[in-house]
Amino acid sequence: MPSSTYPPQKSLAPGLAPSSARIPPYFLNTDHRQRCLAQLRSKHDGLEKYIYLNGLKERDPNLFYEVLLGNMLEIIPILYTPTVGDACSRYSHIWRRPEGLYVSIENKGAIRQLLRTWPAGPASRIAVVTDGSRILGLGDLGANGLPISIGKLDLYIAGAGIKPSSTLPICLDLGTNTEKFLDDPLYIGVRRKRPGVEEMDAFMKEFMEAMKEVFPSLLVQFEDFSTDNAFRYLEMFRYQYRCFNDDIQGTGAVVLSGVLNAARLSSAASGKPLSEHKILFFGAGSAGVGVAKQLLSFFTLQGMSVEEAKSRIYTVDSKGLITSDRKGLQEHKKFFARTDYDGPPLTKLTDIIDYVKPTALLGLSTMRNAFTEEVVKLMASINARPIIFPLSNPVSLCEVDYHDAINWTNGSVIFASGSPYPAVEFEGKVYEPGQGNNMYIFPGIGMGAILSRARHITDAMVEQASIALSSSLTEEEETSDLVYPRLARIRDLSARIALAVIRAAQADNVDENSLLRNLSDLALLDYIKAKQWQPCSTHHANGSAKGSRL
Ligand SMILES: NC(=O)c1ccc[n+]([C@@H]2O[C@H](COP(=O)([O-])OP(=O)(O)OC[C@H]3O[C@@H](n4cnc5c(N)ncnc54)[C@H](O)[C@@H]3O)[C@@H](O)[C@H]2O)c1
Ligand SMILES: O=C(O)C[C@H](O)C(=O)O
Ligand SMILES: [Mg+2]
Repeated sequence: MPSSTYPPQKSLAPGLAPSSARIPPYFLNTDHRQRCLAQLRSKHDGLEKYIYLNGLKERDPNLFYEVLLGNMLEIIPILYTPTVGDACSRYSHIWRRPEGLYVSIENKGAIRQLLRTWPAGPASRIAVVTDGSRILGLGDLGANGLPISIGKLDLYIAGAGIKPSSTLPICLDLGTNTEKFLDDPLYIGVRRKRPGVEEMDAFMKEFMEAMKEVFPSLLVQFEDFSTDNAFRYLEMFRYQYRCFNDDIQGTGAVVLSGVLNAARLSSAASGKPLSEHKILFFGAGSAGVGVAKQLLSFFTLQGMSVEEAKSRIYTVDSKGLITSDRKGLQEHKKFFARTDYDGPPLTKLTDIIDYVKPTALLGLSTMRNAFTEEVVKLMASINARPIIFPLSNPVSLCEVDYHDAINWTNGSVIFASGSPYPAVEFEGKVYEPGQGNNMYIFPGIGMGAILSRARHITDAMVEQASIALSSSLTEEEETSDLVYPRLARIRDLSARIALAVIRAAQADNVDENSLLRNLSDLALLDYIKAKQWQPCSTHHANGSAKGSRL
């Protein structure tokens, strides 16, 4: 068949740069996104896929984000949990090229100058900052933590529509207490143990001051700091700078949202109102306590007293049920410590469940398979529809696998995990899990804070983000018993969450973009959506230019 008629030739226009001749003549007749997907799928190892995708992002960001946006369910688990956990663990070995900013303890005294080297300068809008001290549930990974900041920012870009050049991934390289990294000749971080409190505080204060000076419009998201420091720096900086902690506040908001929808399903079966639910937290770190605080705040908004709300919440750590008479209790565990139990220490989870009779069991413990068959069946014996959320990341640390939870409860479980699980078929019916991960929340909080130019991230902004997420299920999602919306809708969801966040910022008078106050909700939603950046790659037949915005 003569090439003039088939395939329809989209030849390069005359006058193109000589380098265009290196592009095969019929290349533009093909969809390069499909080629990239096929290349990705030809790799059978998660880490290889991760490396491939990050190489693609470096070569052609527009193409990379188009492929990501068109295939979220397939690609997010590679760029984010669970595979990003492997990428962090092995980062010193898989390192290819600079992908973010390292601020080292050795830069102390010169942090401003270092920050000024970031190419986007004051145009930067959102930084995700980790010190690598508690990456997912994998512990202290030191300077290997950068991929978690990169993965979160990929979700800001794909999920909220923030422009890639507005994002700034940062790893604070403060040393590591993990000996094997210090002994590894390829380790990319400073070879020292982590600093003590005084040295770290001085570093963090200089860092935050310098961030504000160099990037005046920036929102800082603290990520995966070890629990003590996560609480400490949130309290220290939250009213001084535009910042929030994803593991405490983002997780609190996403889990509250899922628990509200789960409680509705569970109550439909048991007849128990929300106020009679009892929540058992297995794990009382930054995530467990962050979620407990968010639930408490919601219960009080519903009219319960703080004491009443607190009485619905039980926390467990590695030593068992947390009671106030325990010696040497860490500061963040004190508030929810039980004062109404004075028997011998309860250490076995089944004994604790027997005593508490919870309607919901939330896992934020990093203990793989801690929700055994006995535990899950016990929950099912006291609840028509037990709420079981094993939220620890990555999958290798999840408290129970979805298919086990479905099998052991004959399908009655209401389930959400931190990392993704596939649907499960049980006795001829297909069950879909939820993913209770802060990725549903932080893109919308960030977008709302940036657009409203909020001075701080207030509690109400986080709470409204949670409520907006919980009320965004479609009819189809509700009838499918989902507790979280389908991830494919994340752009629309993030816009709706951003709207709620902006309204809360306005009500709290922390917004500096007063123009948004005059817009109706509908007009504000349109405004937010119009600000969402769209990738526009040109290397395929359907490439079309769209404006890039936020
Ligand atoms: N799904 C999400 O969106 C999300 C968000 C944040 C954190 N997480 C996950 O939550 C986990 C915990 O994070 P963190 O910052 O709170 O960490 P952390 O290390 O501070 O907290 C872990 C808690 O679990 C407790 N624990 C450990 N072993 C236990 C055992 N055998 N029995 C009972 N409790 C035990 C510890 O005492 C501690 O209270 C991590 O895996 C993290 O990835 C998930
Ligand atoms: O990173 C995630 O997947 C969620 C959360 O922030 C975590 O630390 O586990
Ligand atoms: Mg985290």
